[in-house]
Amino acid sequence: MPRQAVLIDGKALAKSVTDAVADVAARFTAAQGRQPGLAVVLVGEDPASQVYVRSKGKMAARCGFHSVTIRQSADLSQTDLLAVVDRLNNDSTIDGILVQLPLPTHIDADAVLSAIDPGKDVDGFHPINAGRLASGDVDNPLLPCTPAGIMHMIRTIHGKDLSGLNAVVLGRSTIVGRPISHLLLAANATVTVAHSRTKNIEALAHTADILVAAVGRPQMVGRSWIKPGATVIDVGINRIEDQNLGTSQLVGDVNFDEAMDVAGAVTPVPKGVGPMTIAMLMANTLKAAEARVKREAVPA
Ligand SMILES: Nc1nc(=O)c2c([nH]1)NC[C@@H]1CN(c3ccc(C(=O)N[C@@H](CCC(=O)O)C(=O)O)cc3)C=[N+]21
Repeated sequence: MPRQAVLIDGKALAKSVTDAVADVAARFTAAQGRQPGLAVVLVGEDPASQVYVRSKGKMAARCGFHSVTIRQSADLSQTDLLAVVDRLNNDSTIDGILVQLPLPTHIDADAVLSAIDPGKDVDGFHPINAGRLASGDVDNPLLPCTPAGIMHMIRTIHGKDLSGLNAVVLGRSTIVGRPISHLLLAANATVTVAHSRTKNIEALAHTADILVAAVGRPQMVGRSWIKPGATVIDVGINRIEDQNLGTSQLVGDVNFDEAMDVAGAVTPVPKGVGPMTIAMLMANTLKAAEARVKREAVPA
């Protein structure tokens, strides 16, 4: 029975999130006399990064945010980048700071991420926020946007409590694999994290009720990897060039057509996890703005 799976529409879900953010942001602006503010810092000219940075700016405007994009050349020194971060940390119009990754290799990304005020860390990559999440606290830290978006998508199928469900995460990166494993665990799933050194990864994937693919290998996850009825979350964004046509196409880490045949629910690429990531960045910026107002309130 082909194409039986439910399509999880990331674009539509992202719109419902950003509509709600825009609503609350309008009230924030009326009450505070200023908009929630997001700063995105882009070092260098990586074309994919340009696309993401542009869509972040567009979405921030749609949410009614004050939004600035700071573009720096690829040869910017680490000291100068730290100075940019420090200025944004102390800028009262800015609630959220995102330094686009990857950074040029002469810059120590960990040093830069650690320099961001944890309260303005809307990526959730600061060690304080990452550490709180790893300690099982999903309420206080700013949560990384892609994992937070994935949890929203999973909830549309399974609800909030994942008790009794096996989740397999393919990939152990600090931006997706690790944090999503903590969120799944906090939701009571039984979580296994697989990676490049895992033996028999295909058979392991096949045990998953919830399969999260975040490895960056185009269409690695095929039919034989997927348990019938499973929920398949495709985090991959791989641009494939067609030599003959001279065109390029976005594909995920999952073979979409095969997944649609066997899975219970599937996220597409594009219009899946990507738009949700941006929506959660907006939600984090609003959350950071509200928390900052509370922190800075002078007791009567
Ligand atoms: N500090 C930092 N934080 C990030 O969150 C971050 C980052 N660095 N570096 C790069 C990755 C990648 N990323 C994407 C966000 C949205 C889409 C997205 O919306 N993609 C569209 C397609 C866009 C296209 O055509 O390329 C979609 O999937 O439908 C993709 C990728 C955020 N990242």
